[in-house]
Order: sequence, then structure tokens, then C-alpha cells
Amino acid sequence: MKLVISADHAGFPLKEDVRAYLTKAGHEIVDLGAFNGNNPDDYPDFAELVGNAINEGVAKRGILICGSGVGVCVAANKIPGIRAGMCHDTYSAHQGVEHDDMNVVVLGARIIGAALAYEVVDAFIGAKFQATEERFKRRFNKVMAIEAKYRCGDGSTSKA
Ligand SMILES: O=C(CO)[C@H](O)[C@H](O)[C@H](O)COP(=O)(O)O
Repeated sequence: MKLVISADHAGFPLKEDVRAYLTKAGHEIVDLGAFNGNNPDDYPDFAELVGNAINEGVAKRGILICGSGVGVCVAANKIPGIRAGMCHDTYSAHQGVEHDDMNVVVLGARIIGAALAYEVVDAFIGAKFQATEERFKRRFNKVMAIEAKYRCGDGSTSKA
């Protein structure tokens, strides 16, 4: 699978591990930075890079990593079309796709180690949205309706 990946300074070490793991497994990984962990950079910048890349069709799915996972998850979900979920277990990683069509999996590098992160991204990549299940489609459509209702002229979903 082709995926985009990005992380701030706190997520950088785990991003390097996950990128190497997925590349070795045969996936095509587009790395949007950070390219070192030495600068105290800002997680929203990387969330926006991944969101825009998905919306531009660079890849259908992405991986975002920061220290806790919270910051990039909150930021990515402000972008219309992005359905990001923070997953530190394999059940959430596949169910988030199967039930909710999650297109970005988020990891906290200060929360989980590389071995579990590999299992989480494998579960995410291996899952498919169960669009034939009426209840999942119905709920997905309600999420999309909320996004459309609060979408602003500048493309954001926040009216604040
Ligand atoms: O965890 C995060 C946000 O939820 C991000 O990694 C932040 O950048 C984190 O706050 C980094 O903290 P630091 O003290 O600036 O390294």
C-alpha cells in the first residue's frame, strides 16, 4: 500500500522505525518530514502536510506521529476529508477502518514502543471499510453531514 507519513520532533524516532519497517515489508512510504528530531517544531504543520497529501491523492491513507498522538490527531481532524484516530492497540487500528473509514492512524511516540507500533500499522493497513454494512454507512454519512454543516469557506471545519 502507498502511505504518507509525518511526525514532529517528538515523533521523529518512531517515524523512522515505522517507515523502515513498512518499507522493508514492501509498502511505498512517502515521508513528509520531519527529517530530523533536533528542532522543536510544531505538530500542526505535519498534520496539515499529511491531510493535504491525502486530499491531493498522493496516498489514500496516512500515519501521523507526535509525542502523545493527541496534538496531530486533533489538528488532522480539522481538515475536511480526514478521519484520524489515535490507536495504541490493534483492535482500534482495524476497527477504526472497518467501522469508521479512518484514513489516518495516529501514534504517540512517548506512549508506545516500536514493536507494538508495527502491529498497529499492520492492523490499520490490512483493514477495509465495511461499506456493505448498512449501519456503518449510515453512521459514516452522518459524520460527513456534520463535516459539511460546519465547513467554512476557507476549507477548514472550525467556525471558531
Ligand atoms: O505530543 C504532542 C502533542 O500532543 C507533540 O509531540 C508536541 O509537540 C509535544 O507537546 C512536544 O513537547 P515538547 O516538550 O515540545 O518536546
